[in-house]
Amino acid sequence: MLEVVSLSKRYKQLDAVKGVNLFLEKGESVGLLGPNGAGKSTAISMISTLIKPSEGNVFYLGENMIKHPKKLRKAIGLVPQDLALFPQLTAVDNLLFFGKMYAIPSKQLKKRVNELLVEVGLEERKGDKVKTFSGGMKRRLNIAIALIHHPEILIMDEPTVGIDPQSRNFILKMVRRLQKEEQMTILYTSHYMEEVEYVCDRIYIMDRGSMIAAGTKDEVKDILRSEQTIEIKVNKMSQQLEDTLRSHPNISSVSVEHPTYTIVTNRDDMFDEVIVMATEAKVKLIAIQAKPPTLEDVFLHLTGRNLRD
Ligand SMILES: Nc1ncnc2c1ncn2[C@@H]1O[C@H](COP(=O)(O)OP(=O)(O)OP(=O)(O)O)[C@@H](O)[C@H]1O
Repeated sequence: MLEVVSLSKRYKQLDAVKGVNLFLEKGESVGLLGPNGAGKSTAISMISTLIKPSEGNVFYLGENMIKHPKKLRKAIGLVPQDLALFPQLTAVDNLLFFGKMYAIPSKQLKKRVNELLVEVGLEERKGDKVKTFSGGMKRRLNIAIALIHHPEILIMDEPTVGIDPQSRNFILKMVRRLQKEEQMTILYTSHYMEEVEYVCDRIYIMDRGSMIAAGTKDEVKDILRSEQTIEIKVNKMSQQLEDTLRSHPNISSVSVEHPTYTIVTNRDDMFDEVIVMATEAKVKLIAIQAKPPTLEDVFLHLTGRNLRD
């Protein structure tokens, strides 16, 4: 439905986005994951036709949207990172204002405003001025505004940054519901691994302007198939056990956090050896388990850096 081809943006000496390719199929929820400064906001600003790319194209239903952006603008609801609200107006008046910008007929608009206030959990505060709202409430209102014109595609730029956990959970559940029950197409950017794992079916990972991985959640995790993480919980910490683990040729990393050793190994039959090592070090094993890789592990593996660096 939406296809982004070789999209690039250059700011003077800086390549903020470098030849990014991405597609969205109708009704799917896609995550764009990357640390601060990776180029996510720049990429989605180009996709939303807010800024012009230096190179590349955006196709919507097969038509070039860089040349003819109108159609795509109508199809997209964008939740920007910076809030775009009138603090002196009430929640209802903010929604009415943005609805009128889309020339939605008055009766229809009123109905839509009420629906959306329920959707984002702000019905009880609808008559209050936005300046009295918490960060999370403002963010939810911003999402309602993005949805006012029944967009086909909802693009969200880190919608949970800096808000309370309750609003965060509310937003995550709402996004999932919009996709599952209303077949809305979603592009969700975040630097929180667990959010993207929860909200999205398919994932792109960006770093320093480039796309470094893409695929379904499982495909992305498969990047790590040759490695596995094992957690070893013990009755007491032992320098001998730690030294033996560290010097093992098939163990690439050992981290120690009382009462657990966490190792990364390229072998899938390490349990027996770990038991022998523990016995020799006179350590009792309380538990030993292999941990499935997380997207955080994938990012670390691909870039050598933690996602929230
Ligand atoms: N208008 C601009 N002029 C110059 N440089 C810019 C501009 N906008 C973004 N950049 C730079 O482009 C790079 C990518 O920024 P961008 O905001 O797209 O990253 P991001 O992944 O969205 O990160 P964040 O999560 O911090 O928003 C950064 O180095 C940023 O400083």
